[in-house]
Amino acid sequence: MLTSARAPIAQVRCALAPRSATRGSTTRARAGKTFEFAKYQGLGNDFVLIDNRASDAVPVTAEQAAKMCDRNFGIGADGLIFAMPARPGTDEDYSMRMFNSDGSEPEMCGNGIRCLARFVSDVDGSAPRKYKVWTLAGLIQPELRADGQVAVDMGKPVLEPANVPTKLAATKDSAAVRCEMDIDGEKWLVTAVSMGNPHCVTFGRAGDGELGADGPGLKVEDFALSTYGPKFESHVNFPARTNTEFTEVVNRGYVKMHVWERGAGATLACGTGACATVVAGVLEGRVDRECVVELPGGPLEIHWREADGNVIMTGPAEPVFTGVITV
Ligand SMILES: N[C@@H](CCC[C@H](N)C(=O)O)C(=O)O
Repeated sequence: MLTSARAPIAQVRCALAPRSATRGSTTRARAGKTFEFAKYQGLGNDFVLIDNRASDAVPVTAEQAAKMCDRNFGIGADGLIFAMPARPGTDEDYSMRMFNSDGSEPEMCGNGIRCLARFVSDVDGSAPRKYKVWTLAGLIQPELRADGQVAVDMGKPVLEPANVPTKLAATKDSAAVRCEMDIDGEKWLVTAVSMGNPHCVTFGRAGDGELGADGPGLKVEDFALSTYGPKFESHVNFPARTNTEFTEVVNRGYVKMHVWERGAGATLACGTGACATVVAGVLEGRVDRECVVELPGGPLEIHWREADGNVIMTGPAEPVFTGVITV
């Protein structure tokens, strides 16, 4: 059972009936598996966390994952995260598996891995420390600090277009940088970056004052995110779909970014997206390697380290409530 020494948090208990049973049917199907969960958030990007370190198998289907995340019929979250056992024969601490709110499984989640580090520390009652976590994007190392912030070594960005994956052609140093992409007849300029998961970063359209470095650029507060987001997400240039970061450069050390996430839509923050934004901004010559990314949910500090090429992301992770759910 999760016990947090830091702050008491509310507890709920609920059973999720199948959709058909919640919509007018008088017979409720018998519920199946019961899980203790904790809800955490990192800058408002919220997750259901389940301690599954005793078993190798992910215990839910994609449909059950989506149902748990549903804000009307479930707990409500941008994603579902399982703490899983470490791979045998490694010095790793544990593994992470994550599901988007639509039930799809991404390779990585930056805000999620900060929440996972805090969750495991809360469950185990362990002191702040650094963890080695295996993900579908490889080894990621979050360090929970005494001040509650989590600094994550996110590894190196992947820029080779085929590995993002994107069909956009490389334009600079084997990366797809500032490429034209057609969205309903408009020319957007985008840079493709993988942080284990795919990202399409844009600073605006060609010809409408884009080009944060040399023009006014996008104004993210006025931006029609839910109109454009889905068009980028399922664009033919991104065969595995993509997360998209719409970015306004304020100065070389500070940008504002609104994100449309693959499999989750508009969220208040995206950790991998903030990392991809700074990598794209550096490749386009717009920002410095140390840059604050201001998201609707708050700021993330990003450092694309010159020494080893790794990206370090620092931000918060907070418990919201715990509960028990049957799906
Ligand atoms: N919010 C996350 C990213 C979650 C996964 C993403 N939607 C995908 O499908 O790749 C983050 O903080 O990185």
